[in-house]
Amino acid sequence: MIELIDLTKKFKQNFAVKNLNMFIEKGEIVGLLGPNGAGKSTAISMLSSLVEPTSGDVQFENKSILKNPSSFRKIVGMVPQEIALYEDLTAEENLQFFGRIYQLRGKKLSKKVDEVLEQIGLTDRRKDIVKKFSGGMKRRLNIGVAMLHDPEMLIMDEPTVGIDPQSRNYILDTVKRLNAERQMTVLYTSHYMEEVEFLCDRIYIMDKGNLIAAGTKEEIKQIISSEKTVSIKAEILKHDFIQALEENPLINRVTVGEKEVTILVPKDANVFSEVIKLAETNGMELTSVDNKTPTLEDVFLHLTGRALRD
Ligand SMILES: Nc1ncnc2c1ncn2[C@@H]1O[C@H](COP(=O)(O)OP(=O)(O)OP(=O)(O)O)[C@@H](O)[C@H]1O
Repeated sequence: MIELIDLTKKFKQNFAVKNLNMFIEKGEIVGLLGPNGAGKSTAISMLSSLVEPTSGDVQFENKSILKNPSSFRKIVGMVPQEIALYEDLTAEENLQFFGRIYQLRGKKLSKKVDEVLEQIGLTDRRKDIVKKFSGGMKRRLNIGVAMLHDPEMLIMDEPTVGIDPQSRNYILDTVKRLNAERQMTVLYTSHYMEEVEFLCDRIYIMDKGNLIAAGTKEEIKQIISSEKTVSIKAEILKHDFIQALEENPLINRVTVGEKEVTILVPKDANVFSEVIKLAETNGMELTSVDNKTPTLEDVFLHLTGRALRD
């Protein structure tokens, strides 16, 4: 088991991470969710001994790894946010190059390269130079590099940022498959709550350096069990209608989208007739009014008053 104990990083006067406590059990997919600047990258950089903590500890099997990270490094594959590949080499050559850094040679190296190419779905593109790859293919190869030394655990720093939906799904499915077939432990950081919701057994939510929620999906959603989310849809949302919602004492929070307003209300409040009345008063035609199952986004909104992706 890996444990982060009161892990803290201060840059001058600012806490990038403050008293972070987390644990990751073998075989789990754990999500670290938070908006840009929450402290996710700093946290995982401390976990993988790339950044020295200001205070606190990281323990692997109950032993601190801060002073002697080598045993932990052997079992961990780090997938950085930035693509770290040689653009002028082919996919295969990149894997061969990084494999040699891990002391792989000869038949062992070519077998591993074949296996990794298969796992990331790039076997048929192995001879193509990386410069010609799409963003999603580069990200997949980046993941492949982290898997060359057969790690037991992958630490992935926002691995789907800026790629097409198809590649994104491929990466998510690959993570699920590695976990199911090889019991790979995964720490997955993201600011996309749908990804974390889809992938993870347990979730930690960070904001501004602080841990603001932790638990299973169900436990985290319990945080807002006293409230429910109602989605109101209309082709045209009138400003006066939104203002009336915001001023309504029954409604705790109003979030405005393009053709949808989401409101948080006490669980037992019956707001349907109220919403329809407000729409009529403001001359607005509604497409639908529905109760929604709360998402992690709703939890984040409830805890911070802000959307996860501003
Ligand atoms: N080397 C550094 N020097 C000074 N401040 C830093 C440094 N690295 C990070 N920070 C600050 O620490 C805070 C947390 O940054 P961090 O990159 O860990 O967040 P994040 O959640 O990973 O967000 P992102 O997705 O944007 O990388 C930010 O306010 C950032 O500006």
